[in-house]
Amino acid sequence: MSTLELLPAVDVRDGQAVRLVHGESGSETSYGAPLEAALAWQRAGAEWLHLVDLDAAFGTGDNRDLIRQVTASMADMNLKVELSGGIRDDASLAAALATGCTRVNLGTAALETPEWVAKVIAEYGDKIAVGLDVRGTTLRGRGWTRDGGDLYETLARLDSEGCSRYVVTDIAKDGTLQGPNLELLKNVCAATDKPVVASGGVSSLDDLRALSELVPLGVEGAIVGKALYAKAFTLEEALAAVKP
Ligand SMILES: O=C(O)c1ccccc1N[C@@H]1O[C@H](COP(=O)(O)O)[C@@H](O)[C@H]1O
Repeated sequence: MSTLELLPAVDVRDGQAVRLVHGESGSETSYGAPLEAALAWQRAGAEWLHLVDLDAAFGTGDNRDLIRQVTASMADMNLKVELSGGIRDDASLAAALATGCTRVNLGTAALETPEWVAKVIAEYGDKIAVGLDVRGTTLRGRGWTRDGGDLYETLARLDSEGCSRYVVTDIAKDGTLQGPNLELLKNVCAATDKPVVASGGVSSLDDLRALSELVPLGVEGAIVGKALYAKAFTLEEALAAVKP
């Protein structure tokens, strides 16, 4: 069986690594310099980093220079970066890809500019993942503040356009340490043949073991945020827990 990939998260707001609760602006807990956080995950054995420019996602500015610096440092150490937040047009996509990230994760654009997303999927293939950020089965965009349509209709559309991968976040779970939404992940895996990266709610090594059991269904990886920052377990322990 394949090993569940683990993607420690570094979400950047106002120059700091932060964690939010339910993705709500203003709920930040700060964890210091993003580069230090990324280096800590790299030293602990991470192969991936999920790096988010939250200001760009919320439309409150951006952390582009810092994000570029973190991505370049990680790429130098052969650590793969999935880059998210505010990638919504040709210019922001070109800037994101130029950082040396392994792939980008599009959120709002998949809901608001589907023609552009179909075009870049066709052009860039598996450099593009789509983030399906949901409350129930309703997608949310613009910093998770606006409804953006039905999860399964959008998934079918993106599948038909050749989208290579989905990052599925249950907003109700994100930042809460309440455990991942395994039912949602199973339902999404049943609706697509493409790999799924799970996001939201991981709180324990048992949660990671439960996600590992979904690997045969199509769950390829899991983003881990709050649990690592809150020291519920170490990344070394997490990597050991998901080994088949
Ligand atoms: O990760 C978060 O906590 C988060 C909270 C609120 C909004 C977005 C968040 N993260 C990620 O941002 C991108 C979406 O950005 P955009 O809509 O493309 O600008 C997506 O990966 C979200 O999961």
